[in-house]
Amino acid sequence: MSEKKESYVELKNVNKSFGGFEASKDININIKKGHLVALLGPSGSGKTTILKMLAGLENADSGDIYIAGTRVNDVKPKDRGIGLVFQSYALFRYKTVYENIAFGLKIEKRDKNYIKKRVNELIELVGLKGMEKRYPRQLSGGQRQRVAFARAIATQPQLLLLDEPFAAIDTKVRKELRGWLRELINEVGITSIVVTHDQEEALELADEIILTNHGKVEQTGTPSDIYNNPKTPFAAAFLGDNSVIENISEFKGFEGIPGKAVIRPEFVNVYAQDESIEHAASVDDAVVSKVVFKGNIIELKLNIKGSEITAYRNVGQKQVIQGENVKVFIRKVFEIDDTKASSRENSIYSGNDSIVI
Ligand SMILES: Nc1ncnc2c1ncn2[C@@H]1O[C@H](COP(=O)(O)OP(=O)(O)OP(=O)(O)O)[C@@H](O)[C@H]1O
Repeated sequence: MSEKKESYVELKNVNKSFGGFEASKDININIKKGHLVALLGPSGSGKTTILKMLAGLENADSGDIYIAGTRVNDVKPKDRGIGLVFQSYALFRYKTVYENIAFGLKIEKRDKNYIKKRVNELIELVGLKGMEKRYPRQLSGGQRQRVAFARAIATQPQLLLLDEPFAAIDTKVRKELRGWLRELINEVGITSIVVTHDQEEALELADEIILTNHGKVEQTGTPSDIYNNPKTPFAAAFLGDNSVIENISEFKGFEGIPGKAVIRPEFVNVYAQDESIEHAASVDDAVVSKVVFKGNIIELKLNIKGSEITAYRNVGQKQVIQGENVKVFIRKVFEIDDTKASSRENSIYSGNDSIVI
């Protein structure tokens, strides 16, 4: 089937329950060869269960799992050609960096020269030259994850599964490692699936995001697709730094829209009283209830028509203070009902640009 050829990893109508609890509900996933895919979702949404079924550490109750065109439901974990990286390093404590990376190759009974060549190649690849003889306790968290990565790909698996690989690492190093991993996966060209609950990580790292919620796949797409065109209320509210507004029809430019809407800070312009306003016909009055300095941005909480929304001002802009009256222009919202989300532009702004003063 041509469909199978296109997708390198495929889950078809996969279900999994633990006791009476449905951890995976009718999961359908297609992943292309060489892609880096993020399974993103809140805690308990079923990401790890999907990963474990792919690895063969859990069995699906029903449905089919294919890797590289082969149905693997009944294939043993060790025969699935999978490399695994977990958050907690899971390195062998009493083995050196060299021995950790060589482990899988020894199990495969590769000859000594090959092992030496391959391990040295990998040590070079992950930037740990000179650290071959160190033990895990003599490495930083980031270095340990580099070893874990090298060990996982040593036997040239066809699929790499990473479960929250950076969760135990502090923010700054985590960002560096993310860029490093992205480049390395490009270089090695291995199809990879990373589980994360961190949207920034998924947006930055992945070719494609699979968003999970309550055991289901909520939406799949490229990071920009998922972020800019959320199709469900959950997707609209999960991504970005959102505020949910109950009474959007009371806002200028959104009159007549029934129900709720999601507003992101980047959709909101905030004007101090003495600043010139670009879209004067579309502004609402608001009061600043909180000002948070975030270094590169100032985050504001605004009270507006009985709701609280989050907005940003640039550090270079005139400071606004708590209690100050401001004007707010909302460029766009995600209109949501019980089943779907859709993007809605401010009607005054989009309908008549000549209103701009
Ligand atoms: N072996 C198990 N026995 C019983 N329940 C389980 C088992 N494994 C997972 N679950 C349940 O299935 C649900 C999904 O778990 P899963 O680990 O897949 O979620 P997750 O999205 O990866 O969450 P997290 O981000 O917290 O790791 C959870 O409610 C969890 O408690």
